[in-house]
Amino acid sequence: MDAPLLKERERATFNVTELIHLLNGSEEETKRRKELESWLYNNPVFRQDDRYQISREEVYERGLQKTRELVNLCRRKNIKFDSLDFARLNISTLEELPFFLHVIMFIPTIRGQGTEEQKRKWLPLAEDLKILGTYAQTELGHGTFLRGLETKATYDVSSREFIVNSPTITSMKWWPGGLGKTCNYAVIAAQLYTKGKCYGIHMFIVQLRSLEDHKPLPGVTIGDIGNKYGFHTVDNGFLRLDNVRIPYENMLMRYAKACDYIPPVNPKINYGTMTSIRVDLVKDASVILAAASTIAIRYSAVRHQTEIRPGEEPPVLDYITQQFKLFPQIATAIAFHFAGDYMHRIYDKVQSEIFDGHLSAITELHGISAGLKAFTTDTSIAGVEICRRACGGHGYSNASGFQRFYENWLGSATYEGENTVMYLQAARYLFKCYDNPKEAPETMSYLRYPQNKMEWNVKSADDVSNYATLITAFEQRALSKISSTAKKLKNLTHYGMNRNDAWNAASVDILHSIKAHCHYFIVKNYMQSLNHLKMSSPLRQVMTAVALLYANYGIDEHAGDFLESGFMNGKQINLVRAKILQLLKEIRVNAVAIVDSFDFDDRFLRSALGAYDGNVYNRLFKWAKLSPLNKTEVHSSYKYLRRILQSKL
Ligand SMILES: CCCCCCCC(=O)SCCNC(=O)CCNC(=O)[C@H](O)C(C)(C)COP(=O)(O)OP(=O)(O)OC[C@H]1O[C@@H](n2cnc3c(N)ncnc32)[C@H](O)[C@@H]1OP(=O)(O)O
Ligand SMILES: Cc1cc2nc3c(=O)[nH]c(=O)nc-3n(C[C@H](O)[C@H](O)[C@H](O)COP(=O)(O)OP(=O)(O)OC[C@H]3O[C@@H](n4cnc5c(N)ncnc54)[C@H](O)[C@@H]3O)c2cc1C
Repeated sequence: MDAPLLKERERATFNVTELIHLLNGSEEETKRRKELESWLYNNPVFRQDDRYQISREEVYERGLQKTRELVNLCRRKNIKFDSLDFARLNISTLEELPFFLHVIMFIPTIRGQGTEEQKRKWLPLAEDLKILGTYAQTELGHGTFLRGLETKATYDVSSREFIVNSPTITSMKWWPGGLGKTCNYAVIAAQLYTKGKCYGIHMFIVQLRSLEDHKPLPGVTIGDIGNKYGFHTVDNGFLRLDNVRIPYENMLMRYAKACDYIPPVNPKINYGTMTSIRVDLVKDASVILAAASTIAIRYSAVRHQTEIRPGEEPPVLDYITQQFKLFPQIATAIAFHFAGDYMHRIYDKVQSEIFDGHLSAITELHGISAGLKAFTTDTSIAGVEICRRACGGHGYSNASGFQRFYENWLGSATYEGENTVMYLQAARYLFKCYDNPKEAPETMSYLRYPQNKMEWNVKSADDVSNYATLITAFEQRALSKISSTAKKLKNLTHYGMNRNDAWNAASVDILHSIKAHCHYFIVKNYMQSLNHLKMSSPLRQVMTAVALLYANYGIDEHAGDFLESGFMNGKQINLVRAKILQLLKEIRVNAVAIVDSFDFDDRFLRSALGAYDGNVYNRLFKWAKLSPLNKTEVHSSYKYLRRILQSKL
């Protein structure tokens, strides 16, 4: 163990194990998570750290090997794909494996949108991996605008079949995970045509490859879309269907019937699978940012550089600027942890209502999940980059472990709903509630009370240590944005602009409004969660400091909004800044212990900078020696070098 980390841990003022159990939910949850991880990490297939020295094909092949090991583990331990244990294993691999779409979207779509009969037929095949499916919705020409998708499923009454067809190049399915080489089935989103009329997007189960030899079936053109920023283990694919016929029974009909068309009570129920992933992404944002913070904080405690006082080379974590970069990332990771818990609670509640046939809450769930998915993924993507940059040159090395998180996580701003679009969808719901405050759900209850111009009664740095005054500050900031934008929308329509054009004209203000609302929700939920949790007073003191940092840092980051709202003045902003510096100092002594409480296994982090023992330099050197270029003292390409060296200029 590197001495500096040992000293850091000895100085901690709280019990790390207590925080580990609190973040896991309980001691039993911690034990179960660690047991699952041990099964995974004791398997050499999951321990490869030559990730960046092999080709894309080898990476994909490794992905299938990991899939095989994961599936065998689940079978041995009787872990079901829809279980919490599988979700834990999913997070612990932190690799997007080629079959993940089968588990997170193909099976849930059948479960959520299939009739009882269809579920009886397809779920056992899918859960036993007799078939492997993906979720093929996005097309070359459309990913966001689902009503614009071009794939057609035309009902042929005479044969009681659907003819599924990609009429144009832009209608080719493009991006679905596992589509290129892995899956032999897909749920296909297609426009349903019956008796010459189009009834919009419905889901159809289509076989793509033979179950005997995995060859594409007649009428199916399929393949991998090529290299991407990340997701290298996943064969995101393309698919063109040339009038492929499927049985009538292959349209998922829990909510709609094709023959003599019966529409779903709410057509957006077909979008339900996407909502479930958006809900998961909020907690994933917390995990990714917590992992990146762990690497950056441990490294910053070990890395000594330059001098504060002559003759003393301190750990870079002693620089206030380093604390100002990193401690808010820890706070954000914990804030998103509680937001993720909230999202799962709401989601489970709405799912049980849906299964009882009540669909009314799906609009609210969409409004909240779309906003938080965008807010937490945007913020955590930026946060990972702040952590990476805070590690200097070694942060730029693949040995740091950052790239593995970053390259996949970058996609979260786009997949499952491009973030701007998701913000605007959430805003649509927010402004509807603003116009009809009585219908506003609990998360928007502050819209029910007209904005009364309040003055923030904050006179000293201590006053910005009060949860209630901080929550009010974020509430007033959001209200100020929302009400001024609502006024703008009203004026635009008053002077003759139609609602859609007015919405587009005001969309930048609308974006600011929904972001302010999300920020308010995160702060409020964070503080209320801490108030409801039992913990020792030493731990509460630490958690309070971190929560206060999250809120005060947010005010400082968006000071203009708080001033513009008229709720705060310049002097109070300076009090907030003084509070931040005080909190950085208070948190410094526990920084390493707090990230230890995220409890990441070294084999998860795969980081020479963030390993628990802090033995950075030996790990970096050991990793560098793995480089293929170092297989020989003189590289075979020396023949070119020799010519360069001998050539006359
Ligand atoms: C770990 C992860 C690995 C990576 C996996 C990645 C997998 C994928 O990316 S799968 C593909 C994801 N694709 C998307 O998310 C597509 C995003 N686009 C959409 O969802 C839709 O086109 C959307 C919502 C933007 C617009 O839908 P559209 O049908 O045009 O609706 P629109 O006309 O705007 O009306 C919106 C209404 O529908 C409602 N609505 C929209 N979506 C939903 C939903 N999911 N649930 C409930 N209601 C919804 C809105 O609340 C609104 O209701 P109201 O009319 O009462 O205000
Ligand atoms: C890693 C990865 C995995 C994926 N996996 C799958 C999968 O398994 N299955 C699947 O079906 N799809 C998948 N996708 C596709 C993904 O869901 C789409 O890329 C996503 O929905 C965005 O749609 P788009 O690509 O058409 O972007 P576009 O919507 O074309 O976005 C382009 C720009 O236009 C802007 N824009 C678009 N509409 C509006 C609007 N109404 N208002 C304001 N601005 C707008 C956007 O903000 C963005 O800046 C995956 C994508 C990635 C990156």
